[in-house]
Amino acid sequence: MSGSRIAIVGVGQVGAAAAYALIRSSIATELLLVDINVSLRDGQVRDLSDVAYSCNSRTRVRAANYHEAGQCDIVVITAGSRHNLGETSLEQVYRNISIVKTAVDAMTPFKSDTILLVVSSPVDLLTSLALKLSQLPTSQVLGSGTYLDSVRLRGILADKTEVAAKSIDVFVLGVQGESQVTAWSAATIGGVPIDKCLSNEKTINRAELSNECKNRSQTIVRAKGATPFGMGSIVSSICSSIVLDKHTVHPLSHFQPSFECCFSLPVVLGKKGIVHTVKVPLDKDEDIQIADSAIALKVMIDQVSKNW
Ligand SMILES: NC(=O)c1ccc[n+]([C@@H]2O[C@H](COP(=O)([O-])OP(=O)(O)OC[C@H]3O[C@@H](n4cnc5c(N)ncnc54)[C@H](O)[C@@H]3O)[C@@H](O)[C@H]2O)c1
Repeated sequence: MSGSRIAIVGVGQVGAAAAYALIRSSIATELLLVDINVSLRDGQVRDLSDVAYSCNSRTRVRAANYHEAGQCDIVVITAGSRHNLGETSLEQVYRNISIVKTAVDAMTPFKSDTILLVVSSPVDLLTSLALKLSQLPTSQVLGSGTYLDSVRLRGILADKTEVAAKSIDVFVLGVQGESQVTAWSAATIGGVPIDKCLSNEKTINRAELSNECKNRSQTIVRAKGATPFGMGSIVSSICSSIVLDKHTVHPLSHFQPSFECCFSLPVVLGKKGIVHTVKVPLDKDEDIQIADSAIALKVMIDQVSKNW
């Protein structure tokens, strides 16, 4: 797809890191940056343009408004707000709902084949909101979901087992955050179920690894305030699968008709968004945990959507 245009809405830490990774990969011809903080947006445009010049990227960076963003091939939403001292996490969730609603409303109507990628937290709730408000088909609205958690777990597992990460398949699925589920029953190394191929001395503690993966974002946020590079790299990888029509498989948040909300299961990703979903054979406990967290998410969506 030559001449692709990608917009990033919210160019704070994560949005800027995503822009940096996208420019380095040269997959778009134009990168449009949107932020309510206009002086920050313009500063990011200048700084990131220098990246494009220095690495001979074909991507050109410019400032844009919501309407221009809504006409791009891919729109990445990384707009959000920091946690204020003394505020509950629910108050912050409501603020992020209002931010994403403002942005999606202002970009609607989108170009009919735009792919909308939500990164802002809580990602499954906000992807569900964006799907409803954008009026785009379900195959074109995605959330970064548990993709970062999955590549992180694969990396940790690779270090522990001394196997290259690309020979390992393991997915973190479901509602991202506290209730996300590692699909250990479907995990493989070199195509062989993980239970069958690890020698005794390489046995792993599954609960410990899943927790380490889940808690790592918080550890990073406590140390440096955000997780820009990991998520920036994930955004670039998702956009590259779309623009280059790669048909690669990623765990991404998308609409699940039986639960009427969005959460992560693996999908085949291409130029039109979700090409199709991939059925993972989960065990009964994993299935139940995912269903329970999806039901809880739907209850929360119904509660907050009274104000949408
Ligand atoms: N899904 C994940 O796994 C994951 C990982 C990392 C970060 N996040 C989320 O991504 C979001 C961004 O994180 P960050 O660290 O970059 O935050 P940040 O505060 O550095 O940046 C947020 C940016 O959004 C802008 N913004 C606010 N309201 C806006 C609006 N209505 N329109 C356009 N721009 C607007 C702000 O001005 C700011 O520049 C947060 O919600 C964060 O929780 C999610």
